[in-house]
Amino acid sequence: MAIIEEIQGYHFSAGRLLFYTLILLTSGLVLLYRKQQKSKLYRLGNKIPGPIAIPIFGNALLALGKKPSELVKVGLEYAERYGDVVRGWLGTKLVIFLNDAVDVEVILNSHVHIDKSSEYNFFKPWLGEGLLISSGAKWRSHRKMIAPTFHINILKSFMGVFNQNSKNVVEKMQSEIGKTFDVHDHMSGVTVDILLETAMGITRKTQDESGFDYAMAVMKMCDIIHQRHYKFWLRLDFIFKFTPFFKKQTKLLNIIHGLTNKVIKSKKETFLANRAKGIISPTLEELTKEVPEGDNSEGSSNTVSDNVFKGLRDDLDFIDENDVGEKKRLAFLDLMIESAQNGTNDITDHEIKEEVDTIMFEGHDTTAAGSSFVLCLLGVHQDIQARVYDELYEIFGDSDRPVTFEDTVRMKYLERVILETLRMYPPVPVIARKLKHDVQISTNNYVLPAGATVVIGTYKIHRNPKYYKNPNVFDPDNFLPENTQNRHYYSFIPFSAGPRSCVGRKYAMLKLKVLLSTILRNYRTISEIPEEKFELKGDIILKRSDGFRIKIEPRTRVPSSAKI
Ligand code: HEM
Repeated sequence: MAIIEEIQGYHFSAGRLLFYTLILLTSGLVLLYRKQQKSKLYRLGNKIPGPIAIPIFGNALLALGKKPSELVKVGLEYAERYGDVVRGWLGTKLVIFLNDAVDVEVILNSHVHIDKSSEYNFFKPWLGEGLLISSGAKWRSHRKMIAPTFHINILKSFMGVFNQNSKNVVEKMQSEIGKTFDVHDHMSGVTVDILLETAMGITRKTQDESGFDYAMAVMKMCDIIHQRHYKFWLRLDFIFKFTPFFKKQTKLLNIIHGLTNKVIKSKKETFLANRAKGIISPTLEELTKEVPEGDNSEGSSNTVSDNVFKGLRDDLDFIDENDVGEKKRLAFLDLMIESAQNGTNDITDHEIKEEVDTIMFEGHDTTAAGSSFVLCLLGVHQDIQARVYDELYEIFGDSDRPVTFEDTVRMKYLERVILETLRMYPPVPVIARKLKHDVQISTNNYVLPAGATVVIGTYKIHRNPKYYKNPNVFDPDNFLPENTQNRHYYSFIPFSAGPRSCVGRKYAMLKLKVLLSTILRNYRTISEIPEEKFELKGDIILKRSDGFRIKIEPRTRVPSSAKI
């Protein structure tokens, strides 16, 4: 009897406890809501059009239960309905979407609004405080150190690696002839191989299965981070830690960090052993010194990209040539190790790891998606593919010789095809910033309040009819000089723009030209799926949720005109 009473008493107090907790929680939320309503964030945020927000949740429920491909559609629908500036509330968090080039320039061209939004924090366990995420003095000093390692003279020394790996992938793709296959698997593999070699110095001979495991791990990590973006309960660390995703993430990070640490360790050992023996390894600067003085020959003003990107002021085009020469800069990882060892730059082994991981992530999935889209689109638009091939035939004839840097400068039509692909299917479909200060934009003179997250909708801007006559039609001529010269520079920002633009832009364009031209000299691509049936998923990197499925057939090496 006494036991029963005790249990009843327990139920009673447990019920009471639950009741009071609920009351407290509800009053807390009501207070929070009232406070939010009085805040400047709320006042200024609600001057901007957007869907009706419900108390506490805001508009967060719009994303509930949606698949990534559905989220893309929802996002685009709202942009269509509310115009170039749209606001949404994720709980108490204000998110403002900008889809107009003039407004976007205000943010991207600024040296003040350079802080990334909290969404990037999901990358932290992986990339730490690497260039993509870091801010303030750390970002500035690392950017200053890293940008010159992507100098065009250094990139030219990678031509051999680009060629060899492109040849390797052509050989691998031979087994796919006659089948329908997902070309992204091949593009992902070759991209990792190239990055391992150019950024970390691991060659195919020295790498083992770890390269493949690494590529797989990177893709799966992107998927987990993406889930954390749109499943809002996974945003909370204390919930995330109790889900299977966390366990999986720990395993994947072991693979990724395991490889990076291994490479850094072995490079450092080699560096120290060489130094002890008095051997100073040749610097990339020395390897590229055969480039004639004063020849800033990206073919410079001659490439299509040079004209297209010239108004997006970043630090990639404004490096003092002499400065690079005098300081004898090395490749990315070598430079980092040397800097750390010689005390030239205050960078720790841990920071080196963060930067290497960042380059491997940023350089990998973006180019893999970009090249896969190009091959699919050419598979759909056979007339455009024929023009690309004719240009290649003019440069190479039916020879199998490797691509030279000068050849890439002549690939004007292929370059326009790549740029048009990056316009319609930008691998990074949105960029987000957290505002530290209020900022006034041009559209309706809206003031975006400090504390808001600004999302720059690259995908949407690239398809804005204000800037492109037929925005949903794949037309490489959009990048003819007569069409680019009067267009707003910020209407084409696949690599972002301004001080925080992509440091690997020139690397990516050069690599894409070598890789794609080598594939297209050997195969014709065919897509049985028309472009309007491509299903896009708004992953961190824009991809096709239906896979990048194509067929290939070996090339008959004659120009298209000879076939008629
Ligand atoms: C088609 C290929 C590529 C595209 C479309 C692309 C796009 C971008 C974009 C949009 C950003 C800005 C992201 C943001 O602000 O949130 C960015 C940053 C960055 N990218 Fe790329 N990228 C590409 C290739 C590469 C390659 C090949 C590398 C290196 C090998 C690279 C390294 C980086 C780094 C380190 C940053 C951070 C820069 C900073 O914040 O200072 N990217 N990229």
